[in-house]
Amino acid sequence: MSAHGAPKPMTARASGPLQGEAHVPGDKSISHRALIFGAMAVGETNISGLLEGQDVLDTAKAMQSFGATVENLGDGNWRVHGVGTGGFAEPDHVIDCGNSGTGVRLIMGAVATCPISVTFTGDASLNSRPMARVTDPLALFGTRAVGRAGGRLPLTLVGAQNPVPVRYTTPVPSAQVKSAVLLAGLNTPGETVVIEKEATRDHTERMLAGFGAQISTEETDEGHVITLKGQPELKPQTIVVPRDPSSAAFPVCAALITPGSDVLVPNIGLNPTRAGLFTTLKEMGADLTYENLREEGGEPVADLRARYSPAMQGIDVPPARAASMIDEYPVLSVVAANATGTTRMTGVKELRVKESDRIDAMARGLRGNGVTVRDGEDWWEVDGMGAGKVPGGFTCETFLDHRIAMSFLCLGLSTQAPVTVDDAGPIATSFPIFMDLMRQLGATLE
Ligand SMILES: O=C(O)C1=C[C@@H](OP(=O)(O)O)[C@@H](O)[C@H](O)C1
Ligand SMILES: C=C(OP(=O)(O)O)C(=O)O
Repeated sequence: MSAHGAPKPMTARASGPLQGEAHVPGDKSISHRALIFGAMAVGETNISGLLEGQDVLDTAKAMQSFGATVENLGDGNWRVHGVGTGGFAEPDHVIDCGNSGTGVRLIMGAVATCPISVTFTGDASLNSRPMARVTDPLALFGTRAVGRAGGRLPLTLVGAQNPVPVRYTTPVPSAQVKSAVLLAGLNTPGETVVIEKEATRDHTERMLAGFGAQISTEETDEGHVITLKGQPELKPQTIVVPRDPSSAAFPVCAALITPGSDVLVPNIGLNPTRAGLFTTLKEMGADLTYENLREEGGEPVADLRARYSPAMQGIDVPPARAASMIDEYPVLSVVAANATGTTRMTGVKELRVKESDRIDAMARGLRGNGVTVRDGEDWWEVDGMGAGKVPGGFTCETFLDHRIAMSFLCLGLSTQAPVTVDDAGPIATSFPIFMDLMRQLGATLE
């Protein structure tokens, strides 16, 4: 079933070259944070370029349920009137975070040290994802959680009345876990410390500093040590959300595998904690350039130019790069199928607990379309068939996962026979204009 009504099958077939500019929407990670931190500040935060995908809309609705005022001013401009750290009111209904792991995990952190009880749920995908990775560290603050077996949603959190600060080493590389602990630390006296062995996306740290929190990151023998001083008064901000590199990945990769293509994807944030895919594609020999490289709001930004690249080579993607491209492995595997030689991806166990088991979902669909894929618990490899040589002709299951749906629709633009996905509905969670944008570039999606 689609997250939003009946399943919407969709077919991609080989089309002419992709050409023109692809203006992708705002960054999903930053959009969630802008709404949540805005709700935790005292006063009015203005946001432009907000991603209006379902995941983010569900977070906006949740913030209203806790007493913040959230207004859609049109054209991606939003205003949030926050209630202050610890000022969340107890909602009289269940908080439904839809398909969004980021939404539910960050919001759990934000309410964990408020003296309220909140019940969370989501769709079938979200309700099957692990939540103990968040509720375990929240328990150290004094928060209680009762969920289904394995800590699954639906789950009720009882916020800590007298939270105590926490020092926590994350057992998995996860910005959602790190952020949940930091948000719980905001309403806790004293210093909360999160240690991560591998750096994950640092939007929470950057944005909390912007809101006036005292937060610092040190590199030590233990790893990245992030220290947050509790109980700041967060000051409302004006936030310009950069465009999402994880969405840019789709028109970029589609252009690399579609004959004759030349696509410009303007204004993409290249924060090093997010840009691993583009490094990987360049190592494979992709004709991908950064034009007009500049700094905006303290972050590197560039216009990405991707041209058809028929001579890409498979590579070993280093495990240390995994966190910086974790959401991009599905579409990388599509490029890998069109390269020569094998692409090996290791250290990627986290892919098994996303909206779907992404290794399994991609392996099934790629195999169905004639590609050889081998996989194990935390690795997979794809044997490239060379540019335009993938047979295609298969209907891929998308398992309520937007990135699986978009990846297979990109694959179908260069296969010998069309590729169908059983449900394109979930694409609306992160990239609601995907179909229109790809068609404007010249893609045949029907
Ligand atoms: O913090 C975030 O905004 C996100 C973190 C990542 O998840 P994990 O923290 O589970 O790795 C990523 O997959 C997700 O799309 C967004
Ligand atoms: C993993 C993703 O999102 P989330 O964890 O927020 O559901 C994603 O967008 O690829």
